[in-house]
Amino acid sequence: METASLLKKYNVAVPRYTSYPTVPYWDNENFNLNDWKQNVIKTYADYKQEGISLYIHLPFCESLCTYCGCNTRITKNHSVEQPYIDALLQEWKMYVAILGETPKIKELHLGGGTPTFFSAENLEVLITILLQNAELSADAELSFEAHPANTTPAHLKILYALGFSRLSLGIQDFDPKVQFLINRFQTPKEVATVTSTAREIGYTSINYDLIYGLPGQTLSGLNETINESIAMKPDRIAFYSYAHVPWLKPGQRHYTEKDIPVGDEKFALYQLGRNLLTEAGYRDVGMDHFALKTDSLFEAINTQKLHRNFMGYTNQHTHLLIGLGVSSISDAWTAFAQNPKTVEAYFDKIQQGQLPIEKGHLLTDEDLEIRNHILNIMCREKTSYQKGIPAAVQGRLKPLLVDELITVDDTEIKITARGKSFLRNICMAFDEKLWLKQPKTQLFSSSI
Ligand SMILES: C=Cc1c2[nH]c(c1C)Cc1[nH]c(c(CCC(=O)O)c1C)Cc1[nH]c(c(C)c1CCC(=O)O)Cc1[nH]c(c(C)c1C=C)C2
Ligand SMILES: C[C@H]1O[C@@H](n2cnc3c(N)ncnc32)[C@H](O)[C@@H]1O
Ligand code: MET
Ligand code: SF4
Repeated sequence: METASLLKKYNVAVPRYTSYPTVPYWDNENFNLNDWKQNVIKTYADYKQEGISLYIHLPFCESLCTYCGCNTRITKNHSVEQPYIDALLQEWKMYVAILGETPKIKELHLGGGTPTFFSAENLEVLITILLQNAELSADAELSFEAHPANTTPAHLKILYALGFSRLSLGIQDFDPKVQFLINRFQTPKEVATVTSTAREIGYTSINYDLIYGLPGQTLSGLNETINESIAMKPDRIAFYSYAHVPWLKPGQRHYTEKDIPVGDEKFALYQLGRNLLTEAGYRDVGMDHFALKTDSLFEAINTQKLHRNFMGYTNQHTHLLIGLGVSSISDAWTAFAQNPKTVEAYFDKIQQGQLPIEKGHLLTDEDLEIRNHILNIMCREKTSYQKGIPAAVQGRLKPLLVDELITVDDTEIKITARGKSFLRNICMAFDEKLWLKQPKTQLFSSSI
């Protein structure tokens, strides 16, 4: 089949599979706080030697980038920093009490919103107090997301002194026309300055986030954005497909759908980016991510250590991931839990001295098996069934096989080079819950 018709066929609403089951399919009714605590305790005990991962959500941003799909709170009032840090520290204390000891941290990520909205001093207080109730494992990886326009040398220095060695800069696009449409501004010069300062201080891995499919994006504009990005030699580049979900993110109604490249046009942007990145020595790692051969994510492919969680791809797999802060998702391997989505609801629960959990899901044995297949597809480009592929899965794989996105033998499914661009669609073949109950309204962004 021609690329154009493949695109039409596979450009449907599909989850991003940062979890299985995906959030809209969680069985919240059969989930409660006590079960959640028990699952955390058990997974912690079962995998104590590997340590835990921590994700901290810092939701504030000074202005809204209209395309943004993240959980944010827009304000220019920095007095919000202190109470939010207090709440995070109380939440952490509750988890430490549940674990019954100070855990070993293998991975710590500050996401957002904009972590660099907070002053360097406040971030120092947060991390210092948090680490009084934790031990950093010798090979711990500490990372944060940063906005090039407000990341100061003080942020970089203080976080480095606390153990941070990786940062991820949001760029999205350098084209002034696109930046105007998405209300997000930063120049290549600002990015170059933050990058070189970080390198001088000692940061060993710098990631840039770019997006294709943004309103007003053209092939020539994207060509320039990518070339300007590559020139600064980031270790990793996340090249995301723009997720258009205006029913969830009304900010996306600030531009009209006529401005958004879709279908063939969007795929051409993806192919251009992919080619430029590959020519510059970046190798694709799973979905959306590219890394230089010197980066640990690249190494993780060869050593089969690549893993995917709510934060994206990582080589630091722990079975327990605790997410602190508004909207954060925690993963105890056998259960998921999500915090409330507004700062107010989150504060309410913390003030009541309760773990701020709003919903969750306990994984069944079937969920766990499917989750493994989806992780294999996302991270290893293949998966296998010891006792043969179930008939239902075989049926759903057939069209993918005909379109040469996969190869299949008795027990194993492998992704072809062509299939790499359709990983989300391939995962869907394993997603029993989605097939059992097709959504009545659109829940997910389109796959391309
Ligand atoms: C730093 C910002 C984050 C981005 N994604 C996440 C964070 C913390 C984590 C995340 N993304 C989604 C979920 C829901 C769980 C799931 O579906 O498996 C979580 C916890 C999914 C999602 N992400 C985006 C949208 C529109 C959705 C809903 C489902 C879908 O339509 O696909 C947008 C989006 N947010 C981020 C990225 C990179 C991204 C799209 C490329 C950042
Ligand atoms: C954390 C990263 O998530 C990406 N990001 C945020 N919102 C969206 C969206 N709607 N579609 C695609 N990517 C998005 C940006 O690249 C940001 O830097
Ligand atoms: N808020 C930062 C930025 O946009 C970090 C990535 S988006 C969560 O640059
Ligand atoms: S892209 Fe980053 S800075 Fe912009 S609104 Fe989203 S989280 Fe905030």
